[in-house]
Amino acid sequence: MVFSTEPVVRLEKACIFQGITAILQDVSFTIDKDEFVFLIGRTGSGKSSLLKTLYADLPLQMGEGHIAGYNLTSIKTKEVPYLRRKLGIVFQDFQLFTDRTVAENLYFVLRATGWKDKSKMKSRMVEVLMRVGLGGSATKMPHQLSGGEQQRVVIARALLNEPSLLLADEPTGNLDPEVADGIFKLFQQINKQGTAIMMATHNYELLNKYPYRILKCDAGKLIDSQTAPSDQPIY
Ligand SMILES: Nc1ncnc2c1ncn2[C@@H]1O[C@H](COP(=O)(O)OP(=O)(O)OP(=O)(O)O)[C@@H](O)[C@H]1O
Repeated sequence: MVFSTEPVVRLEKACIFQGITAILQDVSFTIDKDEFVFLIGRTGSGKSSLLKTLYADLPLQMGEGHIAGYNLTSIKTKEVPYLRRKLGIVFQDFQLFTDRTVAENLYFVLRATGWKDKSKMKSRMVEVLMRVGLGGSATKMPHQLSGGEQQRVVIARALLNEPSLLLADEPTGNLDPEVADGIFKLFQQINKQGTAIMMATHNYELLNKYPYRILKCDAGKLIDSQTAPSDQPIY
């Protein structure tokens, strides 16, 4: 068997645009398959724009970008759903269907991503809920769950298709510190099981507590803690 050592993300001299406005310029970095990376920067500095470019919601107009085996400069619209299947995407606001049970929320994604076999769908649904610590919640409606539990369902949904990378935009932003810590530990556990994670956050406590690599959007550039001068703290 051949194991690929190709990074899961590789950007080279990329320019991140919102329309015709360049938000970040000359962005080059890679993320390896087992990495955990924080993405930081002031409000409006470009974190979400960078993440959107990675999941092909914004086009990559300049430079090179490869993610989970797809080339972001040449990806076709019809290929974007396939790219997104290889990425798990987790936002701050939970975006669950509020009128469907947890199980139905997960089945919806399974059906939309091509699953057909009902017994395989059921076991996958149970498996991801167990993984996020919500084995007993399949029949609950989202409003019967706490904020932290709803975020766990969103993470379970992101894991359905065994993504090689999880992109998370402020996933703990709306949660109490204790609940946020539990969610963060879940991300760590998922990372240890072999999924790369890129997490945008404003939570400096997390950065102090967990010394992962940091990418920082700053004045139109992306600074990498791995290559930044050690005498200049990144935050
Ligand atoms: N849909 C859009 N159309 C035009 N400009 C936008 C759009 N979304 C964001 N921008 C602009 O792009 C810049 C970067 O915004 P972005 O949302 O990427 O920042 P951010 O670092 O994620 O901020 P926050 O921490 O507040 O989420 C900002 O100047 C913003 O005004």
